[in-house]
Amino acid sequence: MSLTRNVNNEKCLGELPSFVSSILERISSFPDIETRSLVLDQLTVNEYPPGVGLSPHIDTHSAFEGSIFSLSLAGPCIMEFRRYLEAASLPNATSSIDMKVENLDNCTSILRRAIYMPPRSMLLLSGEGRYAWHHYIPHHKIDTVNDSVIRRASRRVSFTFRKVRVGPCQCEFPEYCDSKR
Ligand SMILES: O=C(O)CCC(=O)C(=O)O
Ligand SMILES: [Fe+2]
Repeated sequence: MSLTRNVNNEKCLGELPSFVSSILERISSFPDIETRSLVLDQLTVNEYPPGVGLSPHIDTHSAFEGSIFSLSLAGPCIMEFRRYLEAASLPNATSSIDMKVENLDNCTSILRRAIYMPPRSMLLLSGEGRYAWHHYIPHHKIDTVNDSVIRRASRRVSFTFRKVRVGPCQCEFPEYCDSKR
């Protein structure tokens, strides 16, 4: 299967199915103002058998607008995050956060984070996390967290809700933005 990570606006399948209405209602009650005004109209359902992950990506800026919500169902998952930084921008970007920095080469460094997402949890990607960090799920059957080994469940299913973008992206991260290229 080839993944384009894009949307064809001419092939809209209609409204989201009614069985996700209660999830959308919960999302609209989140305390964030942007979330309350965002009309989510796109749903991707992914199924992950054990050992199957998701390759690193930033959800396409030009295709989707604002925050992204991903509901974990069935098994849990550890999602990993990376931000690639030009060496010149490093001191500023790391000043307020305690993070391990790896040098990829003389010009680029990588910041990493990982989060554990239990079943029935909702991941909210917004701002810098949505527009500037790659996210991925390693292709492993076993995860290691603080030196503990956690075996993946037999299956994870995620429901990812997004808003299809109309007009170009206006984010503050031009280096990661396909609307600005
Ligand atoms: O499975 C997930 O929770 C995330 C899926 C995802 O990042 C995507 O479809 O872009
Ligand atoms: Fe994604």
